[in-house]
Amino acid sequence: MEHLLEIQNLIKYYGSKSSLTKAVNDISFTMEKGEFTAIMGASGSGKTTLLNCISTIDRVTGGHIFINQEEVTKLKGNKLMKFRRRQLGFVFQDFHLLDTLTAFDNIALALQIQNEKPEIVEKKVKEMGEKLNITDVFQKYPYEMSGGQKQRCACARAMVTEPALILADEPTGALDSQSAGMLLGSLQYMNTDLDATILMVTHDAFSASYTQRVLFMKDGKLFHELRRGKDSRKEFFDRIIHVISLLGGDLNHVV
Ligand SMILES: Nc1ncnc2c1ncn2[C@@H]1O[C@H](COP(=O)(O)OP(=O)(O)OP(=O)(O)O)[C@@H](O)[C@H]1O
Repeated sequence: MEHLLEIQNLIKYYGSKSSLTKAVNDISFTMEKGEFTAIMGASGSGKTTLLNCISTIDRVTGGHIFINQEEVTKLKGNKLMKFRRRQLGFVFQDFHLLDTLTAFDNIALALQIQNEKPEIVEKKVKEMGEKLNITDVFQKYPYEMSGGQKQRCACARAMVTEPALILADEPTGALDSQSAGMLLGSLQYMNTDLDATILMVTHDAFSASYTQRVLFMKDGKLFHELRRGKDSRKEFFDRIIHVISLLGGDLNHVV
């Protein structure tokens, strides 16, 4: 089977021999198209490093990453930039919206840098805004929007180019519980109705319970995996909490 994402023996070390940090230490896993997967683990377990390697922000020390059969670990320069723009969408904890642009223009920019025609840009941004229920804030600047609106705007920007893979790093981290719930609903909608493939790093068992699969990291390695199967969100949440409590010790501060 052709996987959307395939990670083979990924290694990322920081520092030199005298003070080496094995942030990602031989990780392998695959994701299929349409999956919504969470990565959980204690602070310092390597979650963000793993995501940064997949997003091509960090160079890997060893191993291979394939996205849609393309080996991203081999791409450089212009090819790498183009690949990132076309195949990847990003949602960050602190939104990363441009303060000088309206919500509409922030979303439009993702298409404009791909040289999309203005009428196509207009159509796609409107469609995505309607899907994520933010058309009423289209003319607002980020400082005029709530955290939840900003994050849905960031989701629209990540989705509007129809990337192969959406990478989200603690997307609910800066949100209150109501906004977090709405954002998670948006991510779930993007996954189930718009067929987006999403990989999300989170500390939070509630956020992870919105996904179909949770990969647990510890000391740079994958050490457990849960699949939601036919469980309700609440049942899945309880299983995630159970794993965290069973593992105890190091992971107590995950939730
Ligand atoms: N640029 C860097 N230089 C050196 N060490 C780094 C760098 N970035 C991360 N590390 C180290 O790599 C390890 C993994 O860090 P990482 O940020 O991936 O963990 P994390 O699981 O995302 O943590 P958190 O949940 O706190 O964000 C940590 O020990 C960290 O100190």
